[in-house]
Amino acid sequence: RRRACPLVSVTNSLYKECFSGQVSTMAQSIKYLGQEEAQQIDEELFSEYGFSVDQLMELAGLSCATAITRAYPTSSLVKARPSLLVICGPGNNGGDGLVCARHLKLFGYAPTILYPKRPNKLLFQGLTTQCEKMDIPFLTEMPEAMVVDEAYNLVIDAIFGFSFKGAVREPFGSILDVLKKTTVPIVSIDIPSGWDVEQGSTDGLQPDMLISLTAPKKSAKHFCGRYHYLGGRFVPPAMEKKYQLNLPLYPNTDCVYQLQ
Ligand SMILES: NC(=O)C1=CN([C@@H]2O[C@H](COP(=O)(O)OP(=O)(O)OC[C@H]3O[C@@H](n4cnc5c(N)ncnc54)[C@H](O)[C@@H]3O)[C@@H](O)[C@H]2O)[C@@H](O)CC1
Ligand SMILES: [K+]
Repeated sequence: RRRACPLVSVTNSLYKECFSGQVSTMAQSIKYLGQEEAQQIDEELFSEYGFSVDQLMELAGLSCATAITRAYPTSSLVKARPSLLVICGPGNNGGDGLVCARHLKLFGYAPTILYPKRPNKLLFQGLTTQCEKMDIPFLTEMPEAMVVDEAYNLVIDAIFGFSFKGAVREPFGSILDVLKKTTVPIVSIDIPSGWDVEQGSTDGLQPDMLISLTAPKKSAKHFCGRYHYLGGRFVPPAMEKKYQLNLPLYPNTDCVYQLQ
C-alpha cells in the first residue's frame, strides 16, 4: 500500500437525463469537492433540508461498515479472529467510526475502539454507550505498530474528515506516526487522516481503502489504494443538482457504490 501513486480520476458515474421526453444514459464525471463546498453541503443538509446529525451519521457509518464488509469479507481475513481496530477522532468523522464499529460487530467482526478525545456532547456519549453495550472493547492508549500488526486484520481510520486543518495536534500526531509504521491495511473514512482535504499528502497515510461520504473530496484524486467506495446515500436530488455532484446510480437498495 505504499506504492507511488499517479494522479487518478474516476469517471464512471452514470446518470439518466430526461431530454425531449427521452431518457438516455450518459457518462458524467463525479464531482470532487473542495473543503469549503463539503462544509457548505453539510451545513445545508441540516439547516435547509432538516436532517439531524445523528441521522446522517448513522447512514454514513452504516455505509462504511457495508463497504468494509464488501472489500474485506470475514472469510478473506488473514487472522483467525476477525479483529479490527477502529480509531475515532474528536469530530463527526470519529462519530462515523463509532457507528461503523457497531455495525461491523453486528456483521460478525470483532472491533476494538481507540477514542482518546471525546466531545462532551450527548450524541457522542450515546454512541459510546451503544458500543460499550455491544461489548466492543475500548483501548486506553495506542498500541505500538508491531502490536497492531499482530493483533488486527485492519485499522479503520475515523480520525479526521473534511474539517481537518493545519498541523496535527496530539495525541493524534503520535497515533498517525504509529499508523505510518504499520503494515496492516488501513481503511480511511472520508479522508485519509492527516491529508490536506484538497491537496492530499506525499508522506502521510497510504490507506488500502477510502470510503468517500456524500461525494469524494479533492484529495481523493491522490488515493492509490485498492478500493474506493462512495457511501452516504442520502443526498436529496435538488441538492445533487444544485452542486452538480453527478453522483453514480447506486444499484438497487445498496447504500454503497464501488468507484474503484
Ligand atoms: N454531510 C456530510 O457531509 C456528513 C459528514 N459526516 C462526517 O463528518 C465529517 C466532518 O466532521 P466535522 O466537521 O466534525 O470534522 P472532522 O471530524 O473532520 O474533525 C473536526 C475535529 O478535528 C479537530 N481538528 C481539526 N484539525 C485538527 C488538527 N490539525 N489537529 C488535531 N485536531 C484537529 C477539530 O478540533 C474537531 O474536533 C465528515 O468528514 C464525515 O466523516 C457524517 O457524519 C454525516 C454526513
Ligand atoms: K478519516
